[in-house]
Amino acid sequence: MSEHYRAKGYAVLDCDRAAREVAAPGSSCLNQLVQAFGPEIVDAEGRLQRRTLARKAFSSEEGTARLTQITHPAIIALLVEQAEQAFSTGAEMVFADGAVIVGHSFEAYCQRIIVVDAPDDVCVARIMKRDEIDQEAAVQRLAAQMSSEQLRKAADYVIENHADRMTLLQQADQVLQELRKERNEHREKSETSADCGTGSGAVDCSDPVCRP
Ligand SMILES: CC(C)(COP(=O)(O)OP(=O)(O)OC[C@H]1O[C@@H](n2cnc3c(N)ncnc32)[C@H](O)[C@@H]1O)[C@@H](O)C(=O)NCCC(=O)NCCS
Ligand SMILES: Nc1ncnc2c1ncn2[C@@H]1O[C@H](COP(=O)(O)OP(=O)(O)OP(=O)(O)O)[C@@H](O)[C@H]1O
Repeated sequence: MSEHYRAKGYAVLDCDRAAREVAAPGSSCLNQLVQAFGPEIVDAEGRLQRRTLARKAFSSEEGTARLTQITHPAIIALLVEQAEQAFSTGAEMVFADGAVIVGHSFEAYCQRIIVVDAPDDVCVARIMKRDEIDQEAAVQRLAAQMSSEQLRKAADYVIENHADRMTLLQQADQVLQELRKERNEHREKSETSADCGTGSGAVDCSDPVCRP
């Protein structure tokens, strides 16, 4: 879906990539991770060993919270910078693709949440194929994510991705159309209303499309 939006010319930020960038060798973020989780999370060249960190951080709630506390401020700063760059070069909307947004600080920066969902058995089969892992590992991976129910509660748009790619992309196009409609309606309203003089995310605007 991200690729589909990119191919249409939209800016789509990759949260996973941002997470990798902020934990580059020598970064302050990686230094803090080493302090919190130990020197074994980096190799001899100072590169993050993702699996080792995952094993340590995700083994307890405190560890997971510490991981988020260290990485998310830096990830958010980078994503905001990338979003500003996209807006300054004419983007009307900026998308961010990530698995850890709902329930975390970055959610407040998002004006709309799109959740792409599929039944657990379908997700497990796809994860097994994508990551070349067995069923048990795929089930575990899925269990580490926020539940479908919680995600759907937070969503402004839900895309049902149980079928083929064509069905997914048709729904993705439908959401784009609705977002554009919301955006245009907001722009028209902002031209006639004292509520929001900018139509571009003013903090005091009462319209949810401008939610800061
Ligand atoms: C710990 C890291 C290095 C493990 O990397 P690895 O490639 O092994 O796994 P991956 O990134 O695919 O994560 C696996 C699953 O763990 C869960 N997860 C990842 N980060 C977090 C987090 N901060 N809080 C809760 N769950 C998380 C997600 O459900 C994710 O799908 C990596 O997850 C990480 O840097 N996490 C912290 C930054 C973050 O929140 N990244 C997600 C941005 S979308
Ligand atoms: N409609 C579909 N038909 C067939 N395969 C699909 C469909 N949707 C997704 N997939 C496949 O399922 C796998 C998981 O999709 P993807 O990596 O986009 O999910 P994700 O939500 O970004 O994963 P994560 O939360 O782990 O980052 C990929 O291999 C993808 O190609």
